[in-house]
Amino acid sequence: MGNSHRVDGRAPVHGFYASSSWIEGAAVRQLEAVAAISGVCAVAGMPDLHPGKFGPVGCAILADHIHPAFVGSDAGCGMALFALDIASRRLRIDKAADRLRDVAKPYDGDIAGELAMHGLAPSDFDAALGTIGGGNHFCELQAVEEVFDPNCGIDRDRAYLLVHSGSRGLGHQLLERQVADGLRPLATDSAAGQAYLQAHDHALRWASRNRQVIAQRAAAALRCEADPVCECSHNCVVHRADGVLHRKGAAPSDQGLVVVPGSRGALSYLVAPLATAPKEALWSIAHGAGRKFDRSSMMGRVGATRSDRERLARNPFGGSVICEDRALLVEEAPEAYKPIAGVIGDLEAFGLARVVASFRPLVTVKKIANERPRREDRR
Ligand SMILES: Nc1nc2c(ncn2[C@@H]2O[C@H](COP(=O)(O)O)[C@@H](O)[C@H]2O)c(=O)[nH]1
Ligand SMILES: [Mn+2]
Repeated sequence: MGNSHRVDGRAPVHGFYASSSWIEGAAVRQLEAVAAISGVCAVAGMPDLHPGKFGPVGCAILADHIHPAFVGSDAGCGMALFALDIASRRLRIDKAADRLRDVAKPYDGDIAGELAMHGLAPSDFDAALGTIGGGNHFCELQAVEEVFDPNCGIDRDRAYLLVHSGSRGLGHQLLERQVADGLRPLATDSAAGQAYLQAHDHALRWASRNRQVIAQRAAAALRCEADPVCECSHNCVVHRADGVLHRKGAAPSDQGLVVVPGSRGALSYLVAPLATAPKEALWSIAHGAGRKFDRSSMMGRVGATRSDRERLARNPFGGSVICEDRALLVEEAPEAYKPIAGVIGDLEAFGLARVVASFRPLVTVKKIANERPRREDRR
C-alpha cells in the first residue's frame, strides 16, 4: 500500500511514491485540500503528482458527487499508441520529420462525415478535429527501445506512433459552464449532473476520435497504416457502484495496457497494470512523468542561446522535434519533466504495474503555426 495519512477525520490520502521521489509540497497540500472537501471518500496520489490550476494533477479521487473541477478543462485528454506497418530501421529521421509536418497543419478532411460516421453530434469546436493542439500535446513517431515481455504484442522492428491530445474547445467549454454556475459538486442523478455527464461523455468520445484522426493523418503522411495498440483517457469521471471516480492526470488500471510517456527527450513505457494493485490506488496509475517545473519557470532555465535552442530541436536519441513556437519549445523542454525512470520505479515498487516494453522518440510533432495558445491547453 502507498504512504498513507489521514488528517482530522478527512478522507484518507495515499501517495504511491517513494520519499526520495520528486513531489512538490504544493501538490501534496492540494491533495490534502481535496481530501478535506465534504463528500470526498478517498484520494490517491501517483508518482507523477504535481500542482495544477484547479487541483493536483496525477491523482484519482473518489467522491459521492461529481466535481467538475477535479477533471479540469480538458476532459477526455489521453494517450493512444498505434503500431505502424513500417520498420523503424528503414526510417530516415529528417525525411519522416518533413512528412509529419503535415499533421501540425489544419485538417482538411471530411470532419462532419467523420463525426457522423462515429455517432458524434456536431459541436462548435469540430473544426479542430484531427489537430494536436498546443501545450504538451504531441504526436510522436517512436522506435522500440526494449521488449521486456515477449508476449505483449509489441514488435521490436516496427515503428510506433504515440498521440497525446484532448477534446480541444469542448472540454474547455464544459468547465467554463460549470465555473459560471459556481463550480458546485453535482449529484449524479440531478439534471445538472446528468447534463454534465452527457457533455463529458461526448468530449471523451470526441477526444478519442481526435487521436485516431491524428494517427490516420500521420500514417498517411508516412505512407503506411496505423493499427491501434492501446488508448485511454486520463482526465475523466467514471460513475462506479462505490462512488464517482475522478481521474486528473491518472490512467486507468482496469482497461488493459497503458503508455506512460516521459518527455520528448526520454523513453516512454508500455505497462501492464496489476490486478493485485492495492485498492487504495483507486483503479489508477500514473499518466506520465509529470511536471518538475511549471511553464513560466522554464524561461531562463533553457533556450537562452541559439545553440541551446538548436539542441532543443533535437532529442538525445538523434531524433527531431517539430515546433515552430519558440516559447513552447522552451516550456515543454524535456527538463520540464520529472525523470520517467523514477515514476516507473515507483509504479513497480508499489505493485501498481509491470513494464512490458519501452520506446524512444524519433520525431515529436508539436505546433508549427505561431497561433495564440488556447487557454484549455495551458496548465
Ligand atoms: N513522449 C513524450 N511525452 C511527453 C511530451 N510532452 C509531455 N510528455 C509527457 O506527457 C505527459 C502528459 O501530461 P498531461 O498532464 O498534460 O496529460 C507529461 O506528464 C509528460 O510525461 C512529448 O513531447 N513527448
Ligand atoms: Mn493530457
